[in-house]
Order: sequence, then structure tokens, then C-alpha cells
Amino acid sequence: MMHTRGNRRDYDRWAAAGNPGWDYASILPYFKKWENIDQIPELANDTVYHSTAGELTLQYPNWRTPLSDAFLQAGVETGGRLVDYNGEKQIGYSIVQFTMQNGTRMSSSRAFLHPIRTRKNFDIAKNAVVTKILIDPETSKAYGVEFVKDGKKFVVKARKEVILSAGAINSPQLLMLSGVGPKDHLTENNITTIADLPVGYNLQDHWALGGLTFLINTTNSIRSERVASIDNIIEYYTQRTGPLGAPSGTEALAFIDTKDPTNEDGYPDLELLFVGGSIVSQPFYKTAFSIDDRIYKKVYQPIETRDTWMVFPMILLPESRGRIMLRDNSPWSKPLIYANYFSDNGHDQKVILHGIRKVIELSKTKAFQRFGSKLHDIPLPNCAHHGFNTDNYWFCAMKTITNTIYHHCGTNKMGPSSDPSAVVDPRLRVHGVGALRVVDASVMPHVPAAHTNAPTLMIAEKAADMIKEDWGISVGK
Ligand SMILES: Cc1cc2nc3c(=O)[nH]c(=O)nc-3n(C[C@H](O)[C@H](O)[C@H](O)COP(=O)(O)OP(=O)(O)OC[C@H]3O[C@@H](n4cnc5c(N)ncnc54)[C@H](O)[C@@H]3O)c2cc1C
Repeated sequence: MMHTRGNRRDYDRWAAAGNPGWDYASILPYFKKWENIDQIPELANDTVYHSTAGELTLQYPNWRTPLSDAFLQAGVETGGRLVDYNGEKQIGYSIVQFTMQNGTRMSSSRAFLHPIRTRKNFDIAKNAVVTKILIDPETSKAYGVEFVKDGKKFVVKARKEVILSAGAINSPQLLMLSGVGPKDHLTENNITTIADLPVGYNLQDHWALGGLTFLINTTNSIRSERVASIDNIIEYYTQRTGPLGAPSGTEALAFIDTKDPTNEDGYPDLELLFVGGSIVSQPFYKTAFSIDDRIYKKVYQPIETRDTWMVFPMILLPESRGRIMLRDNSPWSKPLIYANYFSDNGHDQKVILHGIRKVIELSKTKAFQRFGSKLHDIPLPNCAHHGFNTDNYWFCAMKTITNTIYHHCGTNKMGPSSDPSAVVDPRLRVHGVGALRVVDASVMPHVPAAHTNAPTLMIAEKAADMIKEDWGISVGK
């Protein structure tokens, strides 16, 4: 996974919203605690921001296209700088740091669960679905969970507390199914309210324009028919190197502050995520990016055999807010996800437009012209009437190929009891419910200027200390 921490101001904002202990100086040790960056020695030297002692290893991709270097050089040619975006300052261009080890994924499970799986005080039920958090309606105290495994219902009781970590979509669903949520919404779903809280509101995500494609006249991009060669397969399985060790084609990125573009210590509201290929690089991408058949045939089929690169211009500090709601009161029904990406009077779209213009500028630099880079200019059929490459064309394109970056968060917002939009307190305990804590991306008050995996791991690591502290267990340093 891409590994980005965000900006110090993200966490200072969390703290300023009434959450002591969440400012950047306080949470930086938790980012470092689980990090092992010894495979990127030039960053490992910066011990203020990095560590080599943690469980989760980081790597640059073992293999990438030369187009990613062109992306970095183009950034420098246009006035940007190279940066360790997980260091002191975030603005600039960089190869992506990935959670990897020796060309394979270093998942949270591999880093944190595998080493402790034989502990006697650790039990994990695989393929089990939690259907309800059990909360005593008299005392409003959680005492266990109900779950279903192999078609059978089980109840497990908690001696101390229940910790909910089902993510920004399912944690609010489970809370609401269990009687914790907005009273009117619970009532309309025939659920008795135990705590009337704004669960499910404040949904935030990073979305991007998809399909912004550039053609090149060399064979340097990722193309599945070249990647999946016998030689590459053998190389990957024997040495864990080569194109098959490249994580998903995302190779480089830039963090940009559109409000203050020349400030090296800015607060980025835009990310440019560079991919050494595009929708046409491999047949599956059409499905993965949910590209409509009619659009694909008209816009992308004509370049299906070409070498290409692509950038996702992504909003980092969105003003739009969505909501998670229950479809009904069954735990087997998928919750309703209202992303509401375009509900913010155009701010987020203007930031993306800035990104599109910047990417086009990058494509014209010497660095990219070495590959003959050219903006793919077959217009989207439903936007063509605006005139290709006009602002209105791109606004229309954003609504036509809108990609989530899957950074959903904020739906059980952390905040003090005086904040009517808060669901959990700064120690992640659900307001008004005893013995129930939420530890996942749903507690983020604002989405950070980061891909959300590392910030979620930071939350988990800090929560582990808070839980120990609250139960009188000493916290190791
Ligand atoms: C396709 C994709 C790619 C991504 N890539 C990146 C990336 O490269 N870098 C990055 O930083 N972030 C990335 N993210 C975002 C990142 O994965 C999330 O921000 C992060 O995993 C959030 O952690 P979480 O603990 O809140 O939720 P999750 O990781 O979603 O964990 C919640 C867990 O709860 C389980 N669960 C839910 N409901 C129930 C239930 N009723 N009973 C039992 N179990 C339940 C789920 O199965 C899941 O295992 C990506 C997300 C997606 C979807």
C-alpha cells in the first residue's frame, strides 16, 4: 500500500477541534513506532521523522518505468522540488513509499498479527460477521458482541470493553444497528435508540478525475502483455524483482498547495498520483475503473494498443461531506453510502482543475517530451459540446469519470462532548455509552492530506496506549 502520513497541520487541526493529545508532536511517535524504513537508507538517516525499529517495512518499488523519473524531473523543471513527503515538509515530488518487504506486500496482518498469532490471550475468528454490539439499555454499557460464523450465532462477552474496528462504512452501520445513532434515522428503521449521536455523518473521501491519459511514442509504459512474460514471472518468483513486483503501477506522486504553490512548507490540498500506464494498459482496468462501455469504445478503444501514462489529480482537503445510512435494520443489508462528492459549491472541482492544468504543464516539459508525451484528446462524448480542454469540459469530465481513492473516514467523528457532531471522545470512547470504543478511520475528524492507511495505523497504535492507560496498565516507550 502507498504509505503517506499527511501534514502536521492535519493533526494540529484535530487537536484544535478539542482533541488533546492528537497534535502532530504528540502523534509523530506513533507513526514512527511501527515503521521500519531500513530499506530506504537515505530516509532512515532522518531519525527525527523515521525509524528502523518497527514491525512494518517500507520500500520504494523494486521496479518502475522511466516515466516516473520523468515525472519527478518535470516537477523540478516547473519549479517544484523533490521531497521525502513523510519528513519535515510535504510539498514536492517523490517516488511512492510502499508498505512492502522484498517486493511483496507488507499488510497490517503480516506486520502485526502474524508475529503474535500463538499468544494465549489472542483469539481471532475468521469468516465471522458481527451482527450487533450488545449494549444494556438500562445502563447504556456495552457488554459484548453477537456474531455469526458458519451459519451459527455466537455471543462473546467483554470483561472490560468492546472495541469496534469495522472501518468507516461498517462501524457506523454496526453502531446504528445496535441503537447508537441519529434517533430519527434509527426510529424509521425500527431500532430503539440507546444513544442519540450523529453516527454516519461527516463522511469524507478523496476523489480524483480518472482517465487523464497521455500517449507516448516509446515502449516504456506498463502494458500487461509485456509485464506478464515468462521471463518476468520467473524473475519475480526467483528474485522478487522485475515488473511483477511493481505495486499496481502507481509509481510517483506530488503534493501541491494550490493556495500557495511556491511555499515549500505549504499544506497540500492536491495530490497528483502518477501511474506508469493507464486504463488501456491492461484489459481489467476498464472494469476496475467502472468505465462505461460506450465511453470506452469511443475514447479508449482507439488507443488500446498504445503506450501511455496517467495521473489522478486528487482532492486532499475536500469540503464536500457525505453520509452512511442504514438500508434497513438487517445486518446482512449493505449500508447506503452517499458520497456527495459535488455538494460543496465547486471548491473541490476547482482544486482538481488546478491539478489537470498542472499535469498538462508537466507533460510539455523536456523530461516528458523525451517520450513524445501528448495529451489524449478524444473527448468524452457527453462533455464534447463544452470544447475539449476548456474548464467546463474538465468539470464535466470530473462528473463522468469520478474515481474514489477509497479513503473513507470521519463517520464516527472524534470530538469533545460539547461538539454536537462528535460520536467518540478524544480517547475514542463512544459518547454516552460505557465500555465501547471505536478504533478505525471512522474517528478521523477531518481526512488528512494523506492516503489513509498510515494515519489509521497511527490511530490504532495510539489507541493501544490509551486503552492500557485507561485500565491502569503501564505503557512501554
Ligand atoms: C482498494 C483500496 C486500496 C487502498 N489503497 C490504499 C493505499 O495504497 N494506501 C493507503 O494509505 N490507503 C489505502 N486504502 C485505504 C485504507 O485501506 C483504509 O484507509 C484503511 O484500511 C482503513 O482502516 P480501517 O481499520 O478503518 O478499516 P478496514 O481496513 O476496512 O478494516 C475494517 C475491517 O472490519 C471488517 N468488518 C467490517 N464489518 C464487519 C462485521 N460486521 N463483522 C466482522 N468484520 C467486519 C472488514 O472486513 C475489515 O477487515 C485503500 C483502500 C481500498 C479499498
